[in-house]
Amino acid sequence: MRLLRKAKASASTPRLIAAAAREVRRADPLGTVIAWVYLLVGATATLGVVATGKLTLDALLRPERATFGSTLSLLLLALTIAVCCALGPLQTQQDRLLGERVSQRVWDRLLDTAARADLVTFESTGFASSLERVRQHALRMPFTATASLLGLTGGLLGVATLSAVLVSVEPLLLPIVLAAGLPAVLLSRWAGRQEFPFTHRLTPLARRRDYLRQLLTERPYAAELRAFDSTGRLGDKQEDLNDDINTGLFGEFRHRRLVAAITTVGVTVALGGALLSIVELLRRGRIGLPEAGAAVIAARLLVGRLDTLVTGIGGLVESAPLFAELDRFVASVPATTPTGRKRTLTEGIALSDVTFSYPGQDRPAVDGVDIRVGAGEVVALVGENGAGKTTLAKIAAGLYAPDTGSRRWDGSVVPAADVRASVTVIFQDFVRYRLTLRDNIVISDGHRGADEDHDVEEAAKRAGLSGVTRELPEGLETMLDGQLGREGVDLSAGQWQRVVLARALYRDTGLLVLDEPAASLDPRSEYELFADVRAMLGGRAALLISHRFSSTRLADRIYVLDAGRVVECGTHDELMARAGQYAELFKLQSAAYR
Ligand SMILES: Nc1ncnc2c1ncn2[C@@H]1O[C@H](COP(=O)(O)OP(=O)(O)OP(=O)(O)O)[C@@H](O)[C@H]1O
Repeated sequence: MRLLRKAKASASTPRLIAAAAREVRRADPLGTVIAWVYLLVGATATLGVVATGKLTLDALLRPERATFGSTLSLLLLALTIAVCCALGPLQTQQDRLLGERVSQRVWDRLLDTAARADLVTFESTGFASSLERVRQHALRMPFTATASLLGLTGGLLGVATLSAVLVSVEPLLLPIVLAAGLPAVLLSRWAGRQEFPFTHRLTPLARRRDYLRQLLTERPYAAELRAFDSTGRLGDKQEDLNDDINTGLFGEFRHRRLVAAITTVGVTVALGGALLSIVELLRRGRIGLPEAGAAVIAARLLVGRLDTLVTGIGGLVESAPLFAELDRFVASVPATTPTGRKRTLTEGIALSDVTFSYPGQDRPAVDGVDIRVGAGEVVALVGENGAGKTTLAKIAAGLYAPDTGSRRWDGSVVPAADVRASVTVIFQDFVRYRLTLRDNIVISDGHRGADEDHDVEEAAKRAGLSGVTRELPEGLETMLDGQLGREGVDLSAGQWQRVVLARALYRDTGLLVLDEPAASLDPRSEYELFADVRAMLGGRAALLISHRFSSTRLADRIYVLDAGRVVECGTHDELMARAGQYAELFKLQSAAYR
């Protein structure tokens, strides 16, 4: 609501026009100049139509006083009309080009801001809804704003030149014709003002509907929805949202219809008045037939230009608030993100007395935790659901900053960006990119080219992926996307897990944080992976998070987390001897296998 009030407060029409003009110019200075040239040529050609119309009538009705003969006058009239016609498609094309450039600039700023936001900011509700709103508006508004700005400028030029013509014929005609425009301008401005808040209200509904459509049409959800026979239920929800959206749209259309009706009546009355006045002036002999003809053409064209002007203003009032909203969004995150320096791990990473709470949560997710991972060590983090393991992993990886306590790398507090550059983290819900196998591996190191063949193959080998790669039709270049039909293949959950391990190993940092790295592996694969986990890691340190005690028992040290606190720490044997929470959970799990 605060954003909306701000948008309204700053939405004075001249300010909106200035903002749109600035954005268009910045997006494409040369294209803007070309568009201006077209507009000037258009205004001149329109003036030419009126002038050559009068010349033609002069030549036909009073040849003795005519400047040119009737043939030449008619040819000039045809030429000016032809120029007007030819300009239309050119202007449309230029509008589209400029609109595309403005849209690209808007998206560049939007994506850059989204990329600069740290994870806590990105996950916050305020940022997420602001991003979604700007994203929705960015789809269409840049094109509307550009076309409206050009329409407004062209309309203004046309109105100015044609007004001059009318005044030269009979000054009284101008106020009569302009009277048609004024209510139309005000109404269009009013209608435009409703548009931004209207889209604002509709966005959450459209978002929920998009999500349901995605659930009903995309492959990852197909099996479960069919197994639960839930497609009908979700389809009904989608229909309900359709109804809500339709209700909103019909309400808005009622407003628009009213505006259109009032505008039509206004234009008809004023244009009719102007034409009757011309006839009256002619009857009284104050103007001749050629002047009357020219005035009729000018009045007709002027109404057209007024319409363009009015539509332009309406479009700008509707779309230009996007730029102010985008400015606010861009300003909501720091202007630069520090680039991290990759550090080697010679001693280890230590979290001391670290506490972290998610925004709006009363209880800390991590509460006074001390953990240490020495260089080359394998350390495990175990605990029940919601104990804080993933949160701690994100702190260790530099994605969250501790609220209190410290994170030291080789004994020193280093910038979070350096920690991010020096740690590899693989999450439980890792991303399956619809890209080639190679891209799915090299994506972990955006700074290296994809041509590091040796490193990719080495990472694949260590992750036990070589057999899978050999069997794929195009090896590393195979598209991992079953949805592309014949072109792509899909992997099993366990094969994906190996791809993700290869992704982690390719990045080659001193510390790996692996959240459930074996969740989908079959028992043999899991055994092989952990029997020789140190060989797989190749000397790197690892922080393993797992609910499977078979995976963690080989760790140099095991931390047991409970409600955000470390409650036990030691080797598997030490913790079993202690007969505490670890021993209890371990026995529970082993009993299940007996
Ligand atoms: N993005 C978030 N925003 C708010 N609260 C969160 C967020 N992520 C996690 N939490 C909360 O923080 C606590 C710790 O969650 P975390 O994911 O770290 O636990 P976990 O030990 O990894 O659990 P699991 O074993 O189920 O993966 C939980 O109470 C959870 O509800």
